[in-house]
Amino acid sequence: MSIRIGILGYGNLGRGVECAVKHNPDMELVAVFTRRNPEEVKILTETAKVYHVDQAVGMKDEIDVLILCGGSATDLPVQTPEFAQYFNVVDSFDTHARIPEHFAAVDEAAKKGNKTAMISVGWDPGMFSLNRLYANAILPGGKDYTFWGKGVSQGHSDAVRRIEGVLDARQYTIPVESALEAVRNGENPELTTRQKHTREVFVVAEDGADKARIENEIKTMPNYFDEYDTTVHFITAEEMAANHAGLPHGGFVIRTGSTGWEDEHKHVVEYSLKLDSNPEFTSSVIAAYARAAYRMSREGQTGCKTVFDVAPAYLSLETPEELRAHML
Ligand SMILES: NC(=O)C1=CN([C@@H]2O[C@H](COP(=O)(O)OP(=O)(O)OC[C@H]3O[C@@H](n4cnc5c(N)ncnc54)[C@H](OP(=O)(O)O)[C@@H]3O)[C@@H](O)[C@H]2O)C=CC1
Ligand SMILES: N[C@@H](C[C@H]1CC(C(=O)O)=NO1)C(=O)O
Repeated sequence: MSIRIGILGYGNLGRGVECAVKHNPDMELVAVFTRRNPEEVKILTETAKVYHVDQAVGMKDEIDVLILCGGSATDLPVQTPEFAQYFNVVDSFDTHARIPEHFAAVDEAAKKGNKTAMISVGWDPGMFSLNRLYANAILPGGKDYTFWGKGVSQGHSDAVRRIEGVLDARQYTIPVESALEAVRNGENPELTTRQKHTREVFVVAEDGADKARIENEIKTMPNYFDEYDTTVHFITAEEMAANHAGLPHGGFVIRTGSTGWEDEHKHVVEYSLKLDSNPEFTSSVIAAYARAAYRMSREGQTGCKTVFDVAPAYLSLETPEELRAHML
């Protein structure tokens, strides 16, 4: 029997999840929910329909896992706790500083409804978090670094689009080359947030919008831009469509450490991603964790989880026995 998937919120990530479900033979998309007029939202899956978000709870018995694809800046803090009491849910919440409070709110809701919730699923937070944990546990005396880009951060782009007067936005994260080089050379540098990345934002503003106010709101935005050197460009919708249609990204987590009685043996652990499509890769991670949420829910493992709480075998299409047979 297929895992019946619902999508709530149909933007870059929602479209990516629709595509990821197609690539997973044990899943079927049942419904897409949107806050807009469903008639205006066109999906590609012929066996699924678009509904208004107000119709979601009435369909809770028709969906095994609801994947929440709203923006982390303002949507998920409200939507994930709201729907976690009615559905097994997965979200990609990535406002790192606010993950503890989001976890607490979602955990309370999921336990109230006896449901399984997974938050902050994706690549960072998500796969990068896991690899930082593995490397830290294995090389406790080491030092680790995370670099992203150059690429389009969906979270930062979404956060800018939420500013009054902004019609569209793309935010590029750019690693500082000298910092990258020092890490790669094994210099183990002490780096501040500002010394590791810069951020560049392209904005389409409403006619007559106060551009100075928009630029200031971007540059001072807590948890997104206030700790970075950020450049803001105002462009036309035509320029945005022509020059910023893609959503590539990537990055790497690197940890250096040593072993031996005299710490004489040096080790480097690295996990890297090169992504043509940030949303489609993130959605592929989410689909695997939706499988895990379904399985863990059937075992009665309720409440909120993060990627740290999910045994890898739950993610795989193969059974634990099949995995052991060839030790994937
Ligand atoms: N953990 C990780 O590694 C990653 C996390 N993310 C997270 O994913 C979140 C979502 O990113 P993304 O999908 O790019 O954001 P979008 O701005 O594309 O979509 C966010 C929401 O906005 C609404 N929306 C989308 N398009 C339109 C439109 N044309 N008009 C009106 N409303 C629209 C949709 O809700 P509705 O249908 O209800 O209108 C949608 O769910 C990001 O905020 C980020 O935090 C992303 C990548 C990686
Ligand atoms: N959550 C990020 C995924 C990575 C990319 C990123 C950044 O460029 O700041 N931080 O984490 C996203 O929304 O794309």
